Amino acid sequence: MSDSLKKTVETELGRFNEPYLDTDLMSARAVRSLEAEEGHVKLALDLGFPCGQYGQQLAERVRAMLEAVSGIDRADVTVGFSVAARAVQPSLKRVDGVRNIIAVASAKGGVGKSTVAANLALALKADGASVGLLDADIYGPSQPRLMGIEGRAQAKDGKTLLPMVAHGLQTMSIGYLIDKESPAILRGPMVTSALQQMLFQTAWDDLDYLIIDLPPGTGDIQLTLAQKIPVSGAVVVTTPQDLALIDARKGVEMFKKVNVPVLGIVENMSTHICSKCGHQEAIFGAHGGQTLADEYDVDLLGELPLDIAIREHSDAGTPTVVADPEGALAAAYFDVSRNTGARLARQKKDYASKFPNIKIEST
Ligand SMILES: Nc1ncnc2c1ncn2[C@@H]1O[C@H](COP(=O)(O)OP(=O)(O)OP(=O)(O)O)[C@@H](O)[C@H]1O
Repeated sequence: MSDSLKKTVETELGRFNEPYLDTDLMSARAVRSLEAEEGHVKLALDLGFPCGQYGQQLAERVRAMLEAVSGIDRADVTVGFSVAARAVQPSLKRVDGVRNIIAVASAKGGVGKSTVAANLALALKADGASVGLLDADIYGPSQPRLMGIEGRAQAKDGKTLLPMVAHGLQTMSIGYLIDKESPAILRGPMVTSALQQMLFQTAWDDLDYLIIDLPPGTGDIQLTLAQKIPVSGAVVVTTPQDLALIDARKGVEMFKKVNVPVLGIVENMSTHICSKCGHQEAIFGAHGGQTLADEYDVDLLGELPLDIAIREHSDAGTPTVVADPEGALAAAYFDVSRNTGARLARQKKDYASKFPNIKIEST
């Protein structure tokens, strides 16, 4: 191994900023292995978050960068990822079969939290992760409709629930368990215990991420859930209107209070896209999500337009990431999912948990 060539490669990687991790590849500790001999470099990168097709683009960019350096004739670059379990609130029991729980919250209803949760889960899955989705919106479960699932969840041995699989996601919802009319009669403590049962008694199978679609609001129920669910990070969904932003502040503060790291904010319905002419307009004002993110020193994970196609895809039971995976709207969701995965990858590891799954590499 040529030490000076290896040093040259490391210097170059130290100058290469990876946009999702928001740092250079050396600081991100993204090098899994590096060999450098007589002008030939063999480099394997591990991003720590599901990267899908983006991994191939990144491999290509790094290869081109290295091959432009004098003394390097050929660079073989592979990009893969592994998802490690991240720390949860101290003293909480982890959920079997789940490496990381990400809670998706909003301080008020109707801002598009469930739609974001579904597309976030599907984008992580499409990028190569093993993903589950738990609909914790006990009063108004929307995931069965979004996922296009009808019917009841089955029990395996009289007490363990089998997740219902939709679009490759393992999903569970109160909507699979009781009649549509029943949720409204559940009181606070019953909501918490119903959710804990769904969380702990579902047979989740080796998930990198379990996305939890929390009930909207920042009241007692949400606070209790934030204290009792072993969460590695939270995502707060908001719309740009002032009122929603004031509410969103409460959402961020709630997670801070219970020591759950806020991975960032998703601004939904940022701009309106006209279905006739495609014109894009910031009807609710611009940059609200960024202002909020700056104020709390968290990241803006992405901005999603108000587009009729998103509602139509959801109503048809095939969220946008599945209905039109190559489209511009799906690209916006992939940005959210990669930013979310990358922010989570920067959180403290849980060394007590079992070793991460290393995924097949893309070249
Ligand atoms: N970016 C978007 N563009 C167009 N329609 C959207 C968008 N996001 C969500 N919607 C639509 O807005 C409605 C509300 O979305 P959703 O159910 O996801 O909100 P929510 O915040 O989870 O609501 P709640 O928690 O009160 O059930 C749905 O009809 C959904 O299809």
